[in-house]
Amino acid sequence: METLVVDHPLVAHKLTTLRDVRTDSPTFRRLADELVTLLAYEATRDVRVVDATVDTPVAPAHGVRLARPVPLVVPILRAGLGMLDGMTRLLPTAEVGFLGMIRDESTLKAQTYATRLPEDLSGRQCYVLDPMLATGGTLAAAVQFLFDRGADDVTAICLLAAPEGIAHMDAAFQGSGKPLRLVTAALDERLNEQGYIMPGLGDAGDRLYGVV
Ligand SMILES: O=P(O)(O)OC[C@H]1O[C@H](OP(=O)(O)OP(=O)(O)O)[C@H](O)[C@@H]1O
Ligand SMILES: O=c1cc[nH]c(=O)[nH]1
Ligand SMILES: [Mg+2]
Repeated sequence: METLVVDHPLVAHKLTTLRDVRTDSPTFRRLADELVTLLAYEATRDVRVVDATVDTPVAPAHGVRLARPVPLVVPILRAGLGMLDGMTRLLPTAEVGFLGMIRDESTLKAQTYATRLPEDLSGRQCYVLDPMLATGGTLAAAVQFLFDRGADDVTAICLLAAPEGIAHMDAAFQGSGKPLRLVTAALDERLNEQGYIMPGLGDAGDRLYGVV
């Protein structure tokens, strides 16, 4: 998996406050929203476009428009929802599919409880949103759903990633032959014994929406 760690002082600044245990939920939500917009700018560098010409008040101008089919954005519930508005602000014409997944905290295996995706994703560029890439079980299952439906180009946007999660994705998709990218604000050190990213930011879903 091609991995890009976005190296930008504003990203680093916002991420530092996001990690801080003293940051409350409203601030955490705002920072996650701002961070994903900055990451999305990099993540959409290869978005497909077609040539287009418009008339300015002075003369024709050659430019581009987003190609069709429009990209599909897929937030992974629950925590990925906190990244959706920041992404669609940059790609307002994108369609949105949903995956609901939860990690069993004793086995660390991901379970899928909701799927709302187009049946046929042939020719679609997909952007998966999930703040945390920890063991990689959740993201690997999500990407497999998209490839199974014909997606041929997937970019994951994660606020934080662990080396273990990247290794899991590489092992799962090395031979797939399909473009798969990760754009993240930071590559952290490792997972702890409970499967949490170290130093991480804790449970992203809980920090966004509270402990349920
Ligand atoms: O890489 P993994 O080891 O699979 O862990 C990462 C997943 O864990 C978190 O979700 P969680 O299961 O806490 O669900 P939530 O979003 O509803 O809180 C996170 O948002 C990822 O989806
Ligand atoms: O550190 C982690 C790992 C998995 N899920 C989270 O929300 N945080
Ligand atoms: Mg959670």
